[in-house]
Amino acid sequence: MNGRSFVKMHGLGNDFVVIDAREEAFTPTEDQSRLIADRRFGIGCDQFIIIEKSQNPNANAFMRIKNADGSEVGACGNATRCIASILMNETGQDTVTVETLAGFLKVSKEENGLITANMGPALLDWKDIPLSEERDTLNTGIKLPPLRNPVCVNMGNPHAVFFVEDAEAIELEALGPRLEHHPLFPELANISVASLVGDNHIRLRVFERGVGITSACGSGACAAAVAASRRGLTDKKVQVDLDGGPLFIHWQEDNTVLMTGPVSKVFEGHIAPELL
Ligand SMILES: N[C@H](CCC[C@H](N)C(=O)O)C(=O)O
Repeated sequence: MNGRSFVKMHGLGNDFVVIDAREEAFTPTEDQSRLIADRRFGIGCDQFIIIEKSQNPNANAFMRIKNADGSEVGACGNATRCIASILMNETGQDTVTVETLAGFLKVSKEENGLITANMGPALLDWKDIPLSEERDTLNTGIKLPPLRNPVCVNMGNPHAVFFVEDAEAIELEALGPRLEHHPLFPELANISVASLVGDNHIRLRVFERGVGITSACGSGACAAAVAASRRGLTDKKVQVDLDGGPLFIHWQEDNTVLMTGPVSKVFEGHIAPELL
């Protein structure tokens, strides 16, 4: 039976179709990625993840990340934990390195079974977000009422974090698409609304670039924790409550960001050759 096997996984409900292309190469087109991600005509996922051989001996594998709209991106925190768990099970190692377009991510298994990924450095300069003009990324100055003046952070992908009184009260479905395509974001952006719910504890909702609202966004949680600390709202260790559950973030002194959270495997399947 040709076609390809896949694994369906998620991190706090941010879900993935994962295929292993290390032995038999496969680089999906944008159209193929969109079809696989389609929840009616395909399998359905937020991101389509392809595991490939890394050219670097220091990495266990390369992780290619395709959003539901077919766009290829540099970072996906929840998928990083999922792929790392596959590699840990294969190798018996408790620490592995996942290569992405944005860099090499070291990932470790905790005693409690949660997975911690070092998502790399938080990039804070306007040119690294990137923004289309020079702005103070701590108060970027974008206004789309009731949202205003986000903190922008790049975690291997661009994020704009708006702090609000009550994140649940924001019409993110309506505001997300407009802000995702704001002219200040030449590479578009992931749009988050965050509110402080306790000491070093924030609530976060994310409209993901190339997807829409997801149950969780790992790189978004990293960006929001960095943003909250930059704004003086929290320390550098932050619990981030997403729709699907909590992630635990630590913005380290070396400017890299640790993200700790769960991994779930749901089922295995076979993609019909007509979809490939
Ligand atoms: N939509 C994101 C990629 C996936 C991020 C998210 N699923 C995560 O866990 O970090 C982007 O276009 O930058």
